[in-house]
This record gives sequence, structure tokens and C-alpha cells, in this order.
Amino acid sequence: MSKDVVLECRELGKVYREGPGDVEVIRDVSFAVGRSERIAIVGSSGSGKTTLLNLLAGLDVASRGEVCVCGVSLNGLNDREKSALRNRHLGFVYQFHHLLPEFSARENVAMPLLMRRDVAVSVAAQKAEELLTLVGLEARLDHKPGELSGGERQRVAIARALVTEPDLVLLDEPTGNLDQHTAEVVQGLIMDLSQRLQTSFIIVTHDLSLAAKMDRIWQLQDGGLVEQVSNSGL
Ligand SMILES: Nc1ncnc2c1ncn2[C@@H]1O[C@H](COP(=O)(O)OP(=O)(O)OP(=O)(O)O)[C@@H](O)[C@H]1O
Repeated sequence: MSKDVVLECRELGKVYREGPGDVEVIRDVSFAVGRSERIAIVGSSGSGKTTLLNLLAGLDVASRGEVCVCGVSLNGLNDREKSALRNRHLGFVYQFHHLLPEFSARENVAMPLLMRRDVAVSVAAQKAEELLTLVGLEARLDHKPGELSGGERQRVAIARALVTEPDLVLLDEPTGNLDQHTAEVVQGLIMDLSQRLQTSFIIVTHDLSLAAKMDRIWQLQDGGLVEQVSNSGL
């Protein structure tokens, strides 16, 4: 595998065993994501987008095939090893940001660094402050999630996903619960950060204006990925 490939999956498949009938949600999916590449995954509700994202992150176990994160196959790793690999190489942003309500923006962003036991609290706090400044929240460092707007919370979640300087960030509907203006702010931020930090992004989205800004658009249908050459096919 080239060192510029941050994620690769081969013949990936996922079958949910549902009583008498199996549901094959992901079927024979193979692709590679290069450094600083931005990919949108689109598809109708229930087509398997979240399932695919969970397989790529090792949060769910594939029925067949394999996923390699920065050259390391997830097959054969135990939960602790997968968690260490995620913490080292991946960042996550979900539609419902999962920020910890009792902690400040700064503490929330510092958390993934503090999980690496070798990082001092003062260093993690400093780094969190830098990232929050990057996303335009330098005046909100000590606010708790309940004291922030939806768009601000989403920007905190993006800062948190980037604080460990991941190779790849996986985003599930990052603009799904935002108004159009705030969605555009978050979109601009993703574009800016991918260029500035050389981070790769895989974004699951129903937001076609966000998808259109990515380098590649893949549509998930009947369990497989179909590359879209233009938005006209969506
Ligand atoms: N744990 C599970 N057990 C059985 N079936 C499941 C499970 N999780 C998801 N599914 C089914 O797999 C299919 C894909 O679900 P998934 O959440 O990946 O879709 P999605 O494309 O992300 O949908 P949406 O856009 O609505 O969020 C759905 O038909 C769903 O019902």
C-alpha cells in the first residue's frame, strides 16, 4: 500500500442476521482514500451509509473483506488495539455532536488528547485552544455545550475531531441539523482544513451542496458504491 493511502477497503461486506432473512447491507465494496482527499458518500435513507462508516472505523465488524487504516488491517485486532488505532489516525464528527455536557468547549476538545496518557493536561488545553481558535471559537473556550448554538457545537465537534491531527476524519451528516447559513460556515471550514492540515475527509451527507464541493462523490446503492461523475446523476 502506498504511504499516501490513508484508508483502503477490499471486498467489504456486511450482512445483518435478522431472524429467517439475512439483510446484506454492504456488498463487495473496495476503494482507497488518498492523503488530503475529500470524499462524499450519498445515498437514500437505509442504503447503508452509517453502516459503511462504522465498518471503516472498526466500530462494527465486517462479515467479509478487510479495512486497512494507514496500512494496518483491522482484521485480527482486539477492541483495545482498534481503539488505539482510531485514536492515532481517525477523527469523528456526528450529526448529534456527542459533546460532554458538563465540560467546557476547551475540555471537550482536549479529551481525545488526554486519552493518550502521554500528553500533559496543559499541552492538551493549549492545543484545544489553538483548534477552537481555528474554527473561530476563541471567545467561547469556557462555554459548556448547553451555552453554545447548534453551529458552534458542531464547530467544537470538528475541533475535537482534529485535535489529534488525524490522517482521516469521518463525518456523518455534519450539516444535517444546521440552518443554511451555518451549514455553509461548516462547509467552508471543512474545505479550509483539508487544504491547511492535509487531512482526508469522508463525509456521509444528504446535503448535495456539501457533496458537490468534495473531490469525489460516491453513491451507495444496492450495497455497492457507484462513483458520480457529476451531480446531475444524484
Ligand atoms: N444492527 C442492525 N441490525 C439489523 N439491521 C440493521 C442494523 N443496523 C442497521 N440495519 C439496517 O441496515 C440498513 C442500513 O442502515 P444504515 O443506518 O447504515 O443506513 P443509512 O444509509 O445510514 O440511513 P439514513 O440515511 O436513514 O441514516 C437499514 O435497512 C437498517 O434497517
